[in-house]
Amino acid sequence: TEAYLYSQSSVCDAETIFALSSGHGRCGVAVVRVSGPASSMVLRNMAGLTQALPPRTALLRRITDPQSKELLDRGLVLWFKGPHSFTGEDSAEFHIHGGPAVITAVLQALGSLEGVRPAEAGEFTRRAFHAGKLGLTEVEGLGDLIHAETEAQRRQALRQMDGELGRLYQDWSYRLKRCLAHVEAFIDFSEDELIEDGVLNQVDSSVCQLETEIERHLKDERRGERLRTGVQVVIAGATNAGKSSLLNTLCQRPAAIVSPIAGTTRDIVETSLDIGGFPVLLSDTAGLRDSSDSVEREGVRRARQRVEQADLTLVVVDSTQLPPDPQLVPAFLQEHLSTVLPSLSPEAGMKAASDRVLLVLNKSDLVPEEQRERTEGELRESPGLPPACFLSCYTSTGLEDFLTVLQSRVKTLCGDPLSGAPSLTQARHRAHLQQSVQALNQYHQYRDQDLALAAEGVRLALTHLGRITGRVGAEEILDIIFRDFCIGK
Ligand SMILES: Nc1nc2c(ncn2[C@@H]2O[C@H](COP(=O)(O)OP(=O)(O)OP(=O)(O)O)[C@@H](O)[C@H]2O)c(=O)[nH]1
Repeated sequence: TEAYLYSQSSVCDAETIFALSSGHGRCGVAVVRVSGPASSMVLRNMAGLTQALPPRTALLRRITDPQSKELLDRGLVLWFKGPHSFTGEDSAEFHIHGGPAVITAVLQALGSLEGVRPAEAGEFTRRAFHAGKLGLTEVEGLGDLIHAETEAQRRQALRQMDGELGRLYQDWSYRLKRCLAHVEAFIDFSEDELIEDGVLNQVDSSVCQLETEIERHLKDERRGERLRTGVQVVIAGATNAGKSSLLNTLCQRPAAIVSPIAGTTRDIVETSLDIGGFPVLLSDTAGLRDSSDSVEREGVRRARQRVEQADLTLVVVDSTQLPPDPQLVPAFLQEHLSTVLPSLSPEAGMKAASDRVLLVLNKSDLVPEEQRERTEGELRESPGLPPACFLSCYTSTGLEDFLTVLQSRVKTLCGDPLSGAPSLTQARHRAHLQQSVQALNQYHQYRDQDLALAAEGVRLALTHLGRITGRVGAEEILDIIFRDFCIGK
């Protein structure tokens, strides 16, 4: 059945695999990993180790070609006796010099040994999973850790790899298994009066409690997923407001063309940034205006589409265009938002606008200081508007304050990877959890009519959870039946 799909097995591949585990390119030290039953033979043939090796101890050895006995390098070798290794199998590591010719020679020598072959992508981790060393969520955490580019991503990935998310899902699975065990026992044995009254009521409340917890976990506004993939921040606004200048200021290089000609940017220019440890995918878009030019019109269409999908939009306004009377500025900005980006205007949903928009009042170097200060005062008094920051991309005045606001917004969008319950990090998990909740609805729906169908709902919910963690086995359900009810005693 599907429940067995990912059940753990102690699959021990007969083949021994090897691969360069450190990155490619010239480096001081490269690590070549070997895993499988022939690992000790590899060490014997290539590092001359004939005696039983102390596991997990680095030994400096001459590394030689197994056939010609030619010296390939001098390096460290390590031995891991299964099951105390990453893959759970006998494994070895060669820490060699990182020159391309050394690496090639060692890999070729390994490939010449019988029963030893190059590993396929992810094969070491796959073996670790089959050996029960890692659950699926931990495998995913490991993948994320390898790809993490920012501090917050590293923290979230490490937490997941350490098994926190897996344990949360395992806990839900365990509780669901209990529910299922109790319902099934009720179906099978209630007529013989071996089951106490109230068992089903307990199941009802456990199922409700689980639903609440899963739904709370789902209602995270995609913070963990966003942290994993990067916050989508879009720069939008009228032509010539300084959008490309803002992109270049934020990424500290001339990524987008800046010119005094209105309508310079026509397509989307993307760059990725690390804002205070959080990953951001920043896009510059075409200036929003009506145009008879079909290419520019397409650019504007793409810009609007990007804004719709964005987590956060930086609406850039040329502050020389603001009304000189500071009192008129809030109304002007409100009007400006509803004309350039109707979907983000405060009327379209005040909460949505203030959460999803930051107003950047650019070219502040061209506005007299006194007028700027009075305008800032007015804006502080206008709670209906999204936060607004004066900035000059020319002089960088106001940049620090703007970055502080941006960073805090990005942080809110990603959540703190270290506090609270572990975050939902993958769309795959979300889909299974949603299906799990739906399946639990089936339990309530059939609870009073057809208990077998109700139990099926719980079983389905369990299968979906099992697909996240990769660990579902029907034997465990039987274990609970016997432990909790002592049937046949
Ligand atoms: N004085 C001043 N000029 C600026 C500032 N930022 C941008 N500019 C100028 O404003 C003009 C337009 O800048 P861009 O960054 O190309 O503006 P844009 O919004 O990307 O323009 P489009 O591509 O037409 O949509 C250029 O001449 C810039 O040099 C600023 O902070 N101060």
